[in-house]
Amino acid sequence: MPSTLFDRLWEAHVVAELGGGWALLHIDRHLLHDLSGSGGLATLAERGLPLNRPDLTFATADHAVSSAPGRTGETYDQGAPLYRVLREQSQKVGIPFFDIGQRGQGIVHVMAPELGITLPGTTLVCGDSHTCTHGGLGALAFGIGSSELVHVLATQTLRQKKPRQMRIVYEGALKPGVTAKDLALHVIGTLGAAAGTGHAIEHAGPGIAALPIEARLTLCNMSVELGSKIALCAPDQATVDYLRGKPFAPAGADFDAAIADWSELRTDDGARFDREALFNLGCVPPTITWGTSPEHAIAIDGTAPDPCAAPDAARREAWQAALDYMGLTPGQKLCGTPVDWVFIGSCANARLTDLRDAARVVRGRRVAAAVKAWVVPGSVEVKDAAEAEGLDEIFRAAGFEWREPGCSMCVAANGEVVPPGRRAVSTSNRNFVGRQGPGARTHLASPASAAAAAIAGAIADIREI
Ligand SMILES: CC(C)[C@H](C(=O)O)[C@@H](O)C(=O)O
Ligand code: SF4
Repeated sequence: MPSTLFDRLWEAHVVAELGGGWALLHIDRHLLHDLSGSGGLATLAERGLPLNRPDLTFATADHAVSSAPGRTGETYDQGAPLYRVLREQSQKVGIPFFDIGQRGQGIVHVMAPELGITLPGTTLVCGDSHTCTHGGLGALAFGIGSSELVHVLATQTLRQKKPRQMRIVYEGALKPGVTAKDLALHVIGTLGAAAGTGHAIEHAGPGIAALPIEARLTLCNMSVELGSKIALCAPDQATVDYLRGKPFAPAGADFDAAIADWSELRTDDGARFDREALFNLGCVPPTITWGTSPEHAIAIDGTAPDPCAAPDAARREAWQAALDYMGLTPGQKLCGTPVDWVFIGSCANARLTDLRDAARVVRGRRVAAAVKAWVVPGSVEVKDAAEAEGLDEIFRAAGFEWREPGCSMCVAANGEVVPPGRRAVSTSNRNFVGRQGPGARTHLASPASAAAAAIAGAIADIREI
């Protein structure tokens, strides 16, 4: 019977079939961050359990550390205990801890791919819902809860139920200036935030093959906002080129052997999916959210919807509540709406190509007087690489703050918030009520659109600036 890429990855990791669709899986890589990993390591220590595979476990602090220039792991006092536990327990159990200021520190979903910790064909977990990001390199990666996390630390295995499968096929090519973030928002806006619930999604087709790896990581990152814990892109030559020479990737003859293995990681012709969807990349406009769910996404030159036109009563109510929270009226044009904050960062869009996209728009221009604008690189690697090509200077000269790597204002778990009632254009992945701080109003968009908003002082169409 023809197999899917997902079937292949799943079957290669089954330690035992448990019946009823459940299996015990081997876990090849485990990432720990300060919010969820610290608690897991502390529980392990309290229970006197040894860490099963320190060589497959990696830790860094990202959520609850300050992003202020000159910060230490303890600058944000409420996050300091989490940072200390993660650092001390990591040292005790003998796992790499990528400390503040060191190469490797950064948002787990940014640093692991760029170090080659994430590899095609591996299973990778983290106590974090955006772990689906790593599927962009062909890893079977998903977020886990706190008791699952302790189970992985103690056994290097996990009991999981095999999900249903969905394939989204992409044809054509993105128009100039339109990015993977616009695509992800467009897909979520079209299919709805629950379209992938209970499914592993394979992003496939010629459109994906033409997307660079960082764009695939962005698309897979946003897949959890479609309801799916797992997203995948089949590895190809771009994946090989991206991983070659990465510090944790295999080297020499091992790398050649790995390439041969990775070439088997494909969906067969005729393989069956429970759900399929098709998108033409050429039809994707620059896209932005107007409301409080990533599915509240529209073309940037569009207007906020009228709840009277909602397809059902539940959505009528949700749209009205979202408009009220966002301070928008039905039919209001988004372009031209004044913004107070611009945040360029997060595991969706804080990689080097994202910063380049934003810098291209910013170069030689000034941030509008009323706007506070931040760039928070996703990792030390990204920050160093961006500085080496002078991107920090472009941002600083325009009036942006150039900050230290971490999650920062994406989730505001480090005290960095958009003030109540203020409007932000953000390159992050969630616009939930209060996500960037109590009362904060978030519009999700691409790095180029966020940069354009900072310059214009209002939501702006990058095709027109
Ligand atoms: C805090 C963490 C566990 C959480 C997640 O699971 O995704 C966060 O990263 C987020 O983006 O909301
Ligand atoms: S950057 Fe945002 S979405 Fe990504 S892991 Fe951090 S808090 Fe979660």
